[in-house]
Amino acid sequence: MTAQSILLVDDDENLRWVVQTQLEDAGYSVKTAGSAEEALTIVGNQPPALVLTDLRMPGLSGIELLRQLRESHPDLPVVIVTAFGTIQNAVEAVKSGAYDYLTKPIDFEELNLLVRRALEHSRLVEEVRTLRTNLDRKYGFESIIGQSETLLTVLDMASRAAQTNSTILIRAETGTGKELLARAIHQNSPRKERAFVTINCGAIPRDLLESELFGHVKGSFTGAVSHQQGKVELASGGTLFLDEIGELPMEVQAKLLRLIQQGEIEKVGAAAVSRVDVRIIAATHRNLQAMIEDAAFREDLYYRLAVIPLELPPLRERAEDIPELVQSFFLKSKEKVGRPDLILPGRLIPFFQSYRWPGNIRELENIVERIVVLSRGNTITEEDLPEMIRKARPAAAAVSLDLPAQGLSLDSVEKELIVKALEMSNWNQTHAARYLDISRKTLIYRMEKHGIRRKGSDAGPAERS
Ligand SMILES: Nc1ncnc2c1ncn2[C@@H]1O[C@H](COP(=O)(O)OP(=O)(O)OP(=O)(O)O)[C@@H](O)[C@H]1O
Repeated sequence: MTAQSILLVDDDENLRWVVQTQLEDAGYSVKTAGSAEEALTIVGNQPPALVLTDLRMPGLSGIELLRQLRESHPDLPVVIVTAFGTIQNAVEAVKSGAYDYLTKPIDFEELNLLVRRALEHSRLVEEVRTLRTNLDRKYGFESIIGQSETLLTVLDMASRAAQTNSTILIRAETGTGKELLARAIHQNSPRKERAFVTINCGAIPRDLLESELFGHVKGSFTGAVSHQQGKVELASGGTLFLDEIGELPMEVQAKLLRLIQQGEIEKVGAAAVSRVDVRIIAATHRNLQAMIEDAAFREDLYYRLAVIPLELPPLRERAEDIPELVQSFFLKSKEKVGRPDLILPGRLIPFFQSYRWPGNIRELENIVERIVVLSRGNTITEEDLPEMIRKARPAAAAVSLDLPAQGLSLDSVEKELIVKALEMSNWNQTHAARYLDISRKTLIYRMEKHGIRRKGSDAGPAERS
């Protein structure tokens, strides 16, 4: 059935015919059923956009049909048609989830209006669902690219913590995806319908930070010309993401502690406190424990924040995630810049894997875009890579080799190198071969030669990756 199809359920054949004609004249495609049982079969085969059903029928009643449809097709709108004497039942049906009801004899203008309204409503429900799915894809855990074990461990902890209200402290270098992770946690929490508010404690002048966080009342300081809500209040019912928490001045730390412990805030210049319900996720690239020793961070606040500590690994420690990240940013940049035919050959990926990425994923994202914008031909070449990346490849080969005086076996060194490369690539042969700058076939040949196989794996060395 098309989106605008209606299923009409009534045991009165004459009435079915009249209503069907009316609805078809109005442009809908209509199927009919003489009983609830028949209706259930039709819906099971091809769900319509709307069900219009009588209440009293032999066999299953309209209410029972409604109940079963609620379970199997919760978004399918059901409109009840009822005889005047049974309005009370129709009201009950609406309470049980029917979209609305009509009384017999049917006023066809009213019928048309109601059908249009019900279909519009279900279109909106569908649209919101699509929007929400897109939002999940954009901000949920799905948006975080990477399969490395270190990353997956963090994501596993994060997804479990997301369901709770516990405070989370994310520690990681700059550009590793702290905010992305915080958003994903919010998006997977019961608070997802409410606000996600970010404040970068390092980016706001120290003397304005308190008012920015907690708000102020008019006249509380020069420039406070009106009352202003703080970020904490804006995040009410939702999540507050405090980035660069290590930059929070001591006096503001005390106020934050009060918010976490008692759920109370005091606006700058206000006489009374107010209560707020927020979930706090904090992040920092600094070592807060060292700051505690230097008396620059409150120990009690630290323990309140780090109920769930999460550590995002820097990109250089998860080189196996780099190919997928490069690929994803490459596709995104091609689209953004309007160069859909551009090709990035796989043999260039090891360059990206050998560079140390001090700015982590943000740096990688920006560099890929730069390459896409500046590359001359349709295929990216080594010359199109920024100099520091081109240089990275030889640097990676500069393994420090302390050769033992008594000599060594070249074979066992080769074996050890191959095992290390495989372990680093999480036993993905394609990635390991790329890292060693050999073909996958050569890698498999050498794995066979040295009898290398993954511990706990029954498959032979040439297992596919
Ligand atoms: N695993 C990932 N998958 C896809 N994109 C990522 C990933 N991690 C980070 N990014 C992207 O990298 C950029 C930087 O991420 P984000 O702002 O979350 O990092 P951050 O650690 O909060 O940075 P800062 O320390 O500067 O606050 C963003 O564009 C983000 O979308």
